[in-house]
Amino acid sequence: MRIGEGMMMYSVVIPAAGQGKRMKAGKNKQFIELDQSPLIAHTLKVFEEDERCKQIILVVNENEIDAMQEIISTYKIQKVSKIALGGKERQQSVFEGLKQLSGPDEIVLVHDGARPFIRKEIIHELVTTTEQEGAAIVGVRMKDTVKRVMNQTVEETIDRSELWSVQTPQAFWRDALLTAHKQAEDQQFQATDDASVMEWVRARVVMVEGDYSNVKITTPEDLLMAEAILRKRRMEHDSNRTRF
Ligand SMILES: Nc1ccn([C@@H]2O[C@H](COP(=O)(O)OP(=O)(O)OP(=O)(O)O)[C@@H](O)[C@H]2O)c(=O)n1
Ligand SMILES: C[C@](O)(CO)[C@H](O)COP(=O)(O)O
Repeated sequence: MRIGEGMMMYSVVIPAAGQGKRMKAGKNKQFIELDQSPLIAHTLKVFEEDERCKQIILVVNENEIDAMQEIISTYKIQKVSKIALGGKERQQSVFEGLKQLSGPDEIVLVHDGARPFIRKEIIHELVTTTEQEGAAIVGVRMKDTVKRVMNQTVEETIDRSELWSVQTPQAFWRDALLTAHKQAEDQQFQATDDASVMEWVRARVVMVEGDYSNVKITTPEDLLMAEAILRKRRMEHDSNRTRF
């Protein structure tokens, strides 16, 4: 399905059914407020406002359905077409979300609810790359030296010129991703991202260079980073408005 100038549209599965244990907030971090709005509302808003996004499949904890519905209503997120129930691991949650999609094959993005700062330009580059190459993920080059450590002893320094810190969205053709997830479930293959599931079935996955602001809100320090990113983006927005 395309819109103006032939731009391919996409569906997005947003896993938000984790526990947020590393945040140590005593609740799912999706409900932590950033600039007076819940984290998940920031992420949903990005896709709600993207004209190329056809629909959002939100994956939630069963005991948080009402809370999530309230956020969807409060922030007028009209593109949430389905709510799926998450599983014990992220991979299972994503699979449950994918199962809600049907119809002709399409491009599907999987994007962490905990990554509120993804930029629309990167999303569009992922969609275009997937249309051409089959699968695309976003990442950034490693900034630190990386070493393999065992029993607190350095075993090896890894050449970081070939290493990337991988983020989301991760973009695929839906049928290929669903098939790979089904095989992974049948053979109990577990991975921490969807690209790994596709790599496991020997699919080619292309890396798109993103930016360092697309952080995953995971530990308390990330909230400080988030406030700084929000402040910077507000300043960018204000200066753009005054310029024209
Ligand atoms: N069983 C799970 C685990 C994670 N997620 C989602 O996957 C994204 C990335 O996971 P992570 O950052 O690890 O979130 P949590 O699992 O909540 O964090 P923690 O590991 O600290 O509990 C988050 O949006 C999270 O809500 C999910 O939908 N279902
Ligand atoms: C998918 C992901 O965000 C890519 O970096 C990451 O693997 C999620 O890991 P988590 O432990 O589930 O947060």
